Amino acid sequence: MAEAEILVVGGGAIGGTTAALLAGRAGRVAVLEANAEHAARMRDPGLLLDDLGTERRVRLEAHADPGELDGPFDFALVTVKAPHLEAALAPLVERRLARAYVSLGNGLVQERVARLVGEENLVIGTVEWGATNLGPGRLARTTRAPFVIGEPDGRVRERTERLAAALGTAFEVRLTNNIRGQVWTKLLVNSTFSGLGAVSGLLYREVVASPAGMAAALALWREGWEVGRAQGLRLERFVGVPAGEIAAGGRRGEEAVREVMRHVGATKASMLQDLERGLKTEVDVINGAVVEKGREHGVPTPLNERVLELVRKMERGGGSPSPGALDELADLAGRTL
Ligand SMILES: NC(=O)C1=CN([C@@H]2O[C@H](COP(=O)(O)OP(=O)(O)OC[C@H]3O[C@@H](n4cnc5c(N)ncnc54)[C@H](OP(=O)(O)O)[C@@H]3O)[C@@H](O)[C@H]2O)C=CC1
Ligand SMILES: CC(C)(CO)C(=O)C(=O)O
Repeated sequence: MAEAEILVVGGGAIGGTTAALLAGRAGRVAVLEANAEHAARMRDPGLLLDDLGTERRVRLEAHADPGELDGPFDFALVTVKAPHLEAALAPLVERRLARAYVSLGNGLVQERVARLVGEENLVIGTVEWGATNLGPGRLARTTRAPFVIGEPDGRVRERTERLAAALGTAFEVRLTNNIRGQVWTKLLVNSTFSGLGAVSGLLYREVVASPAGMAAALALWREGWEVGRAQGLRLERFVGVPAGEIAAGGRRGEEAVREVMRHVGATKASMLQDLERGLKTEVDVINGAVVEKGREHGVPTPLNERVLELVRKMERGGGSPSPGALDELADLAGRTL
């Protein structure tokens, strides 16, 4: 057993699944979960996890009130969505409940987390596998793929290896010295496929099944890729596909998109799930981040701007996801290329 005391902050799709799979393998695992009913069911009768089609029930140490936690933990795995970061982390930092915080959420949130927890206490990760929140006490892991983790300055430390060993008791883990390139590469996945999934109401693979969806996807990806390059980032692979293959566009780009879909095509974007539930999405730290960094570096990002606009409007109750949005974005791509 790779011993580490782990606090999972946010026991939803990613956090709850992670806790359930690490429990009994990685040392003490506790969950802090804002939804009191979900936390109570995780304790008793235990979380019901559909793990890639096989159900299991796992009893977890879960708390809805951070005041109940006794630490310090070696690692706090931060798996709340972007709008909840401040509320979730402030009480933990105040009580010095973790020695290191591992930012695992999607989007460009890492600097915000660093400001909250202190730069020296931040480890960064991306989650390439997928999971779904099925309501209180129930989660499903839908795809198998690695965690990728690294230090902000790229230097692997003792704590990074310890974290990799703990996560490695239940998951595939990749250590990288280029976590910033990795984060941007994951941002391309989310700004492209989750952005288009949110505006269209479609699964990832349904988005790219139409010529308009494929054209919009290639153009969005290319925009974000240019912004990444303008920042001097070395872009990485996602599920084995180099970011540059999709950016190449044309037949080569389409083939690369189809390969990505073989792994994550069944994904329903969590931004789409949020819209369906009337919740605020993570679009500001996903497409919004591409737009913001594009402005800083003088790279135009009209498609990301339009996705941002559409999703923000839907968040305010203006319109709803529709496949017609893909035609509009494909037209825009045609006009701006
Ligand atoms: N789902 C996926 O397949 C993937 C998700 N991600 C990213 O991982 C992150 C988490 O996503 P996901 O697991 O799907 O989201 P979920 O909404 O399923 O899980 C987040 C959980 O955090 C809880 N929460 C909210 N505020 C707090 C708080 N202050 N303290 C403790 N818990 C809190 C939420 O409770 P409540 O519901 O009551 O708000 C919810 O149960 C996101 O950034 C997402 O983009 C990355 C890769 C894949
Ligand atoms: C499931 C996965 C990894 C696919 O891109 C994801 O990040 C998401 O949908 O939020």
